Amino acid sequence: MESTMKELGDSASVLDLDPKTAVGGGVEDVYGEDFATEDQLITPWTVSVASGYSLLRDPRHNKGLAFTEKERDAHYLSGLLPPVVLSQQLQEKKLMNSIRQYQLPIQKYMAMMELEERNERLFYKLLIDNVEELLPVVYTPTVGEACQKYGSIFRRPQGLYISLKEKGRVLDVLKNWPERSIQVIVVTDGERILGLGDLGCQGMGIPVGKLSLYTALGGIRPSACLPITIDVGTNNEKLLNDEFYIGLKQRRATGQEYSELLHEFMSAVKQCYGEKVLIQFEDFANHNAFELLAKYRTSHLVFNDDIQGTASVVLAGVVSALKILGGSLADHKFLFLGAGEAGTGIAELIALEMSKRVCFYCSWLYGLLFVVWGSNIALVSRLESLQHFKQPWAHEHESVKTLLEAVNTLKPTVLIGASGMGKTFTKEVIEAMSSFNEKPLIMALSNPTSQAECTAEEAYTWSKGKAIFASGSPFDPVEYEGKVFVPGQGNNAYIFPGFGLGVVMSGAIRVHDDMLLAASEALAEQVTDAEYEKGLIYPPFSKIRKISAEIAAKVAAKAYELGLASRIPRPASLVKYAESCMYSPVYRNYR
Ligand SMILES: NC(=O)C1=CN([C@@H]2O[C@H](COP(=O)(O)OP(=O)(O)OC[C@H]3O[C@@H](n4cnc5c(N)ncnc54)[C@H](OP(=O)(O)O)[C@@H]3O)[C@@H](O)[C@H]2O)C=CC1
Ligand SMILES: CC(=O)C(=O)O
Ligand SMILES: [Mg+2]
Repeated sequence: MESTMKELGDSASVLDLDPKTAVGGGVEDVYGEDFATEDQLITPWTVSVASGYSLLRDPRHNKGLAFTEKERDAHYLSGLLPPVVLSQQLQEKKLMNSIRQYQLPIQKYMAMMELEERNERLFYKLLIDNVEELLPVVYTPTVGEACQKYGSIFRRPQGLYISLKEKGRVLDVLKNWPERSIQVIVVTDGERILGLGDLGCQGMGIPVGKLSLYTALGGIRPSACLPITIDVGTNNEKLLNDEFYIGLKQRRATGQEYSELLHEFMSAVKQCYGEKVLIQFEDFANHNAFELLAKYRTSHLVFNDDIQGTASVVLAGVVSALKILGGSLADHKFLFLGAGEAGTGIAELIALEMSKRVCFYCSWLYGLLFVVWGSNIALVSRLESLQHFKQPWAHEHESVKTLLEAVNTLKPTVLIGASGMGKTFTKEVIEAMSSFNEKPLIMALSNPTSQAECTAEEAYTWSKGKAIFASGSPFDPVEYEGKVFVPGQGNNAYIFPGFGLGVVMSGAIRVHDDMLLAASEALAEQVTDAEYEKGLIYPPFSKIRKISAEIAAKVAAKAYELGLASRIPRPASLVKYAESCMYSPVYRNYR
């Protein structure tokens, strides 16, 4: 056999051979794949209509043991499956049982990803029906660990990778994606993955996770979602020295090289998918994030989740907290730890909401510099050296060296952590907040859990049960002195799925800040009196599909009002229309 293959040599076409003589793994090697030597070229043949074995291997159409007898007969599946026919409900029960057996969250994550690769509808059925249990698995905090280990845990690629190697042919790369009707793209360059820093190409877990929430929480069809990672290198030494790293092994491109690739990408997206594809920037470092948003917000349908989505969810939380705290937004004093994308984005939207009638305080540079609203801006030399997005929030104040000193000096009613730095809300800080506030609002927004400024237990215990608490990553309820406290999750996952649905269903051509305010208002309105009584400032995620429909309707209504919507005529009931647009994971029947 070996000598026959050698004799065939380079010049012989494998397809000219009698396939029956080729026994290297198949009975009839029709396309010569088994027969070909390593240096011979072959064509990767496939068929386009899934049936039989290929249907079982197609995650979009596969139903596994739920294929009916009729479908098994009609689609050449007989014998390829064991005889039993299970309902989707029973499949779901079985899988949830098996996922619950895993001890480690990362094992659950991998089981979910494998399910998505095998049976997409069942994956979404599980995620939708068990959202509170599975959100921490497919999203923060576990997705952070998954990104850190991305190179080693994945067997099949997900999403689209565009690297510097593709500069000059990004459009061709986009065309390789199998779907044409894309409605939402989530794109990262991997430089600021949650609070975990630069994870380069391994940041792909974030767009993949965010888009699975677009589908599960917001009802955008999976086929209309495209996760993209732009690989411009990484400055993460550990990854650069890791032989299994999946990305470009070079330091990050910056300046012109970076902006040219991004520009080519933005233009190619429009060319490939048209004007109305929503491009969500995710987990870019702030030195690029603000610039990209400013540059493309007038020419493309873009949204920065970390700046705008976070702002919208936090504003909703603050507004609903007023029901417990009392007063109006203007009666409160906000102190931010972390003046980056999330921090300044939140400040900006709160300021927009209350027409700049309140004082803001932002601290940065590891708490060494602290500036305060005032009429006399004396820190001019310092101000000039600040990144532009911090400057509006920088005002004169005597230097304050620590967060504790800042809290004691300024006496804020709301403390917002968006520093990416865990454990920064210390016992002393929480105690100070509780000493002059009857109910301090503490938001520890940094992700994943390891980077949270404090835990729920710390917030409730150190405040002696006084704190209203919300965090970016979820915490379990806490019992303190016989009372159970249920922490809220202040995460942009409440906003972006419904926001995206509103944009897509109205055919909006641009994102306007008023649409973010509309989303925020819709979310705040969803908190019930019973939930307020429990100290909650966000509704439970179990209601998220309803919440997303309400958000989508308000966002769409605003788009129509602003003249930004292109879907004409405007549906009579936007909530009903939103609900009718939402993807359902229930199996379809095949003829
Ligand atoms: N809950 C949610 O929905 C969201 C949570 N986040 C989380 O928020 C965190 C920050 O994200 P993002 O704003 O995009 O990141 P950025 O890098 O843009 O901002 C972080 C800011 O924190 C400052 N900082 C870092 N350490 C300290 C410290 N010890 N004391 C005071 N300030 C400090 C940085 O200062 P300097 O400028 O000097 O470096 C920077 O201004 C991340 O953990 C992210 O996961 C983000 C988006 C949404
Ligand atoms: C939630 C989110 O977007 C972040 O932590 O970056
Ligand atoms: Mg993010």
